Amino acid sequence: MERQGLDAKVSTNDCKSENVSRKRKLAEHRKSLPVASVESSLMQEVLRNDTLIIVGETGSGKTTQIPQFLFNAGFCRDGKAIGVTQPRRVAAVTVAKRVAEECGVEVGQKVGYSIRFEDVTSSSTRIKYMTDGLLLREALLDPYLSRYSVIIVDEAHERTVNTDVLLGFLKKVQKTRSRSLNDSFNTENMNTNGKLEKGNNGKYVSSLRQHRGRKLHPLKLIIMSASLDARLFSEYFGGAKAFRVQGRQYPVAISYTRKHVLDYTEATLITIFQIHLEESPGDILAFLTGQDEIESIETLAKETIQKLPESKRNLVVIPIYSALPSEQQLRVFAPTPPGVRKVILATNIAETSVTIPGIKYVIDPGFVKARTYDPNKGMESLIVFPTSKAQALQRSGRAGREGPGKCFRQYPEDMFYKLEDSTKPEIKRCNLSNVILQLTALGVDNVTEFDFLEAPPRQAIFKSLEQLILLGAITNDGKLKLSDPVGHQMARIPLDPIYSKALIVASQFNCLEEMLITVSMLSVESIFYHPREKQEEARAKMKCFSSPEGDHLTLINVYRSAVDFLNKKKLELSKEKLEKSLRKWCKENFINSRSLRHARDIHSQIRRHVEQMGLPLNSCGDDMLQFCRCLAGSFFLNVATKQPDGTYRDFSSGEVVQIHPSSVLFRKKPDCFGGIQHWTAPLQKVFGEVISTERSTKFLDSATVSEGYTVD
Ligand SMILES: Nc1ncnc2c1ncn2[C@@H]1O[C@H](COP(=O)(O)OP(=O)(O)OP(=O)(O)O)[C@@H](O)[C@H]1O
Repeated sequence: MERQGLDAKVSTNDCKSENVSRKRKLAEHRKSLPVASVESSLMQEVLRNDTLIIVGETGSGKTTQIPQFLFNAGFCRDGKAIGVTQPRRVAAVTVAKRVAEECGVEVGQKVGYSIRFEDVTSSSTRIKYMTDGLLLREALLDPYLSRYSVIIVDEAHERTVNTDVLLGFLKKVQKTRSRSLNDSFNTENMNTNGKLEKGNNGKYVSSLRQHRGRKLHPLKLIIMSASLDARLFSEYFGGAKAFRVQGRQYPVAISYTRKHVLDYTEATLITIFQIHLEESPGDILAFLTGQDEIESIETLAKETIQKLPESKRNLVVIPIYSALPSEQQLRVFAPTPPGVRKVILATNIAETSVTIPGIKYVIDPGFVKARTYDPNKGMESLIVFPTSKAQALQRSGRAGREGPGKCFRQYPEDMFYKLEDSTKPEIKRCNLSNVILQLTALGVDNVTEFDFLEAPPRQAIFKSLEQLILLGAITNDGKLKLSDPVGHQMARIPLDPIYSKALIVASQFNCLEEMLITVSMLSVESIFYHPREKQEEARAKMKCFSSPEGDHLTLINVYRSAVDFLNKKKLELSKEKLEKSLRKWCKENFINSRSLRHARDIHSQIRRHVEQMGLPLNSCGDDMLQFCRCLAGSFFLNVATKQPDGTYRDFSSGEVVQIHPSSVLFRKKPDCFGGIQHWTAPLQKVFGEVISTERSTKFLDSATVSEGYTVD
């Protein structure tokens, strides 16, 4: 006993001294970062300027250190907080964890993070990392962002649609908050849309109780990146000052190919093994364009590893892309055992802000998959483009964070100089329905006049307004309906407006449970997989789930079969074994287990959300006609009808469309079908019933939508 006690004491002491030395190392590391040497001049500039643009090399310490400097400079007095936005969830989570560790606190206390469906903050949180989309949602409840003294918009060069909208919104909030200093009346009497409201007694009343009797402090805004066009941002913010942080921590040697490579995936695979066999220890980060590419390189790399001599098989392959559940994404950050090298195959999810410990080598093939939108067809697609110079710089910046690094660009040097300087803003190439709904809910009455950093194409704005009017979210003059809460509810559900509307409609059609499953399954990539060598077998299995009522019910059948399977096995297996046996079940049924897992994840998150909103969680049971009615009422924007010549035409645009070969309706050729992406349901049974009533009038209205707005 005594001996054990002694051992325990020794190991507690070991732990303590390990902690002390870790703390000392972190403190030394922080001091060595380039931003550390400019802390006081930087804080002076923040005090002097309401808006500041900070440009500094990747890894110089902007994201992790500047919020801590602001905290120490007193910006969190009076319970105020510093908000730091990131374009990506994974960055918000990992950076918050790192900063919490540097501050010596548990994440969720002084330092926390908030991302869609996950809030790790508390009343004591003073430095809050979050996605830019999340801050926009927060603004729906607190339109002046009154709890923040400073907002940092990080990685602004990425120009995601949320970053651009956020910048415009913050500019507005800044003006209002500065004005409110001289005019407390404003803050006392505004409703959540920022409008003055009169109460029953004719006096102005406030629905923003948190502001009663308080003046709002001016909002400090900091915009940061290693690679942004400072002039553009400065002009937008009325000549805002740009502050440059000089120097980088470690060098990154860049190399190019001598000739153009014909197949960048093959070149990436070869480079991975060249590094593994010839270069000194250190992990590898290779950028690819999407899940399919990553999965095929993962398979090839694993096969190649097996062919290496045993002493060289110490290479593990780990994928990361946005469709992976978050805990699987975080696997890339776990350290590898000594003597093992890891290679991470990533999409641009790992391109900015993140530090993946151990990464010494980066492979950059120079391509990225990005959204494009055709407002005429109302269709969004993902296309592979060459990266911009800014992206190339960010990618190389993932190395050189813990020591000198190397970046292998898979194209010749002259190509680099031909790349665009920066990435085309997402707002110019995406469907804007979500953005417009958010802005309208934030009290922007005319989005065509909103002060965007760079305005999106007018045609895209009109198309999205049309969609929102048809969905019943806004009135014909582009305002949220006062008489009907649907627009407000849609803005609160963190999904594409078509899906949010589908959930609201479903609660009225008594089939919210079914629609929750449908929307979750539609939100993930490829549920079924058909390996080339087992096409027939896979097709036969798929038939077991197929519903004559279309793909949506087929997806529901898959989901429910998986849940039944789990329920049956739940009592006999541990959680870990249960997941393993579900993976086996998926394999036997040719179902993509990762996608199914992701769908389950989304399902439980959205379920919680609609519960909080008070929507009744009802089910239509076996009444599938009821569910099909609901599908027609939800996805009526994407309906196609059969023409006398056997082709299909989209009901609203008149475009010729086809049923996707993977659809269960491909051979059935119904008279009318509708759906989202390539998932379709036959709607002839219910189409007339639902659409011909309220909806058809709205279709007529849509022709006049754009006339309600002034066009230059
Ligand atoms: N999770 C982490 N694990 C280990 N080291 C980290 C981690 N996060 C940050 N660091 C260290 O802190 C340094 C500064 O990181 P930080 O993210 O603040 O830089 P940055 O200037 O914001 O970079 P970028 O422009 O690439 O986002 C990194 O170079 C790295 O050495």
